[in-house]
Amino acid sequence: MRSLLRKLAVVLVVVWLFGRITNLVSGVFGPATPVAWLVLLVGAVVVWRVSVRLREVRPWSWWPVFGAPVAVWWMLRTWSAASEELGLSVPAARSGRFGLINGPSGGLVVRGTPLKVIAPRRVGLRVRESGLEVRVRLAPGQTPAQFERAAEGLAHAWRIHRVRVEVPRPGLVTLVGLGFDPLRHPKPRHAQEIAAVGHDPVELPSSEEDGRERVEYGSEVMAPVRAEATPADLSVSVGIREDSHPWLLDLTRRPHYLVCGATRSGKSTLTVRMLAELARRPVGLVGIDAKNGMELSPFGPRLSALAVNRAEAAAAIDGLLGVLELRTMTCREHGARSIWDLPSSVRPWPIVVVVDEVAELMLAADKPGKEEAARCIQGLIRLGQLGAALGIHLWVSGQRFGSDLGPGATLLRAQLAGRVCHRVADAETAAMTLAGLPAEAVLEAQKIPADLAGVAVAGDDSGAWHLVRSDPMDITEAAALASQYARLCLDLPEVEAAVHRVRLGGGW
Ligand SMILES: Nc1ncnc2c1ncn2[C@@H]1O[C@H](COP(=O)(O)OP(=O)(O)OP(=O)(O)O)[C@@H](O)[C@H]1O
Repeated sequence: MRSLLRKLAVVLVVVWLFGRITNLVSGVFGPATPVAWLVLLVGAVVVWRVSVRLREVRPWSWWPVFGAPVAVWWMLRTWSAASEELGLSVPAARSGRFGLINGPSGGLVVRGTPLKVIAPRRVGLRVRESGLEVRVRLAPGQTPAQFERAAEGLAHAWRIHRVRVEVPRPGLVTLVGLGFDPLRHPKPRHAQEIAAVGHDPVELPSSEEDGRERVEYGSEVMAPVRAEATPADLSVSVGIREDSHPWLLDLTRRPHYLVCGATRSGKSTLTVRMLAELARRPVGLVGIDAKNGMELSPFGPRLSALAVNRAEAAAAIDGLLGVLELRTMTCREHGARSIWDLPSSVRPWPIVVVVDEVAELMLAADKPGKEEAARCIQGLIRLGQLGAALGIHLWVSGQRFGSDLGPGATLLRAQLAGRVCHRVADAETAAMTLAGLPAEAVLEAQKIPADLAGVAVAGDDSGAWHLVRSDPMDITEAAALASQYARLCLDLPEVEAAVHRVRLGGGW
């Protein structure tokens, strides 16, 4: 009855408004009223078309003007009905008091007030750059998990892309709605904006001599004069998250990364972006690309060493273990627990070891190949175990990552706390890459559409995860950058010599 009255009131208000507008238009335009109506109609159609087009090409501009008011209207309009339908409503405090009593003719009669449910209480509403946030107070006994289950239904009710649930503090949940998919339509980010999130490029040494000061000699680690490495150098912005925040890879917080994805899913693009960001900082880079160096060779001038097959990879990893030993000795000498505790005069630069297509290293058919594979995997596991404190970081990528890669796969994965899973061809790779993350993260990775290259689920061993997309970078641009910063190439004689020995036909 009450809802009928409400509908009647709405109809009356609309009729009254229409009458007022009609009077106003005829008062202002007099005999030209029909023309004015026509103009208004055409104007409305034009606005509608502009809104539709804007939504397609610039959704971030469309959202505040058109999207947000409509979404807020739908949210308010459907709040009670959607809450009831999705099981979020709770019984009203003083409803449902009924009982059974004996009726006049001996039968049982139900007396009392019927059970009434009320929707959860909204305590805040905010329109954001790319969505809206609704803060809700939990009724006694309610849990955020109930809202997570209802999130998809709410997104449909509000006519928006997605709803995620956050818990700002016990007793409250924030329903974070995304008005559009910011990963499908990423807002173009200015180069300056990307740089502002990260770190300024270092000043290049002015002469060849300056460049040579960066050699690591035995236990005597010579730090560069001009560019002193700091932990901030290991934090790079490589794309955007679904909530429109920059996607930061912080190797001081997660020292090693595992990046998986099917072919053409965007692994190399992400690696290129990460390398390009690191190339302009005081960071040593080593490449291991057992597919004949096809992916990493454009970065050649900036790489301290590039191993292009399994034998060279084993030698390079051996060399890196040597560097690890030297750094351990330096830290011991100075009573430091990590390179960042060393005095700046002896603090070496961190090194990021990029391994492209890890399965090429781990799978071998013949005996010597198996020996190399075992050596590679054991070496990588050791680098993973000890490298974080000594400034040696691993970036391991591959199309597949499963137990069939050998017993070392699980051990290696345990060392790689940062995880990035692009679209995958098999469920096991998603489950293996995102092990330790909530089940929704694995499901989300399996749902990434094939036409969205570069989109991935990024998470870490803390259980936090996000949908993300890398900032694409042209390989020629990246190669030019690598040449420009070639003078920052860290000399690692042990690694370089080991790779060269194998290349020239010697053994490791
Ligand atoms: N973030 C992105 N935005 C837009 N396009 C992207 C993005 N990432 C990748 N792509 C496009 O997707 C295609 C495949 O990307 P990429 O080569 O990085 O995939 P891959 O996973 O490394 O493939 P493979 O394993 O075959 O080497 C490229 O054409 C690339 O331009």
